[in-house]
Amino acid sequence: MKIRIVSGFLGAGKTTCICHMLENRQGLTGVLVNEFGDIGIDAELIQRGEAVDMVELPSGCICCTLRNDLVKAVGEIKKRLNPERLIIEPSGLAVPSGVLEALEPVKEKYGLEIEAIIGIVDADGFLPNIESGLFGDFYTDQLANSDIIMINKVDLVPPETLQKVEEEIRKYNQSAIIMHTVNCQTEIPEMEAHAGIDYLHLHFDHEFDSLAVTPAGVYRREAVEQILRDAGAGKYGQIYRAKGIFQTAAGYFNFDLVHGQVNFKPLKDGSENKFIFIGKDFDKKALEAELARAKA
Ligand SMILES: Nc1nc2c(ncn2[C@@H]2O[C@H](COP(=O)(O)OP(=O)(O)OP(=O)(O)O)[C@@H](O)[C@H]2O)c(=O)[nH]1
Repeated sequence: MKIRIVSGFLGAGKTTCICHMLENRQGLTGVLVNEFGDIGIDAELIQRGEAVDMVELPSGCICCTLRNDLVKAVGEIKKRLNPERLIIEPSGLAVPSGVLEALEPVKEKYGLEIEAIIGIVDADGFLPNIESGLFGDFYTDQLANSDIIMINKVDLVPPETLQKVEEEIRKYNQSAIIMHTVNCQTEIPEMEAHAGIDYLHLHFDHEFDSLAVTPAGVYRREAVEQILRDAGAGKYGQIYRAKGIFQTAAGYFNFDLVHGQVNFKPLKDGSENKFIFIGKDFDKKALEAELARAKA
């Protein structure tokens, strides 16, 4: 079973990349999706289609607290589908070295062949995030251990920024293939084998906090949009990422907040409302109260 790990910071485009890979898949494919927040959203957004098996691991990181669950889930997919390739999406706060370390003891048992680590970088958020110093260790591990680095969202930045992003990336990894993408639209080349992991043993304390709620009800889209814009502008404290699914009178929508950018996409259907906010020291009570007021 070939393993592809799709890493990248919160909101960089991992789920977008996996959707694209699945559209172009060859053969049986397994997908393992890990989320930091307590409710799963990505799995609902990834269209499975035929010959795809999926396991979802919310509420933690497979690089540390969920290592045993990761191994169990890989075993489950192997038994159920035995796919040619398994795509693993660790949470945006996970480090690939921890994921590989967790898989090491079962590599032979499950016949795992680490094919490639793909690191996705948000061209728009990367430099401000690096400069903030808050996320340095995640980036160091994600970049240093990637075979392919996709600089995604190039539509959002001018060429000078793109060049600076690439120069910064090269400080951490001189050999990775670097690609520039919009919506992760690219062909991933067949890789012989992952170049070898650099266990950096950095200190990841995951001192991030999340609010994950599934309230019943129908929402006003403009009111939810205002909450997200306010959240992006710092009204509730430090919020780095928000995403979710909610029902309006016009149907279900998926929303994303990444680095101040708010996106909405209509969905064909949805099961329940899901809101996730990830940050540090933010005012969850105020957010929940505002969400309650956003109902129709
Ligand atoms: N403008 C622009 N938006 C993009 C691009 N790629 C992805 N997005 C949007 O960025 C948002 C986040 O993308 P995801 O694929 O959910 O990111 P992710 O890395 O899976 O997010 P987490 O799992 O929360 O860490 C979505 O609204 C995407 O539609 C791009 O190239 N350009």
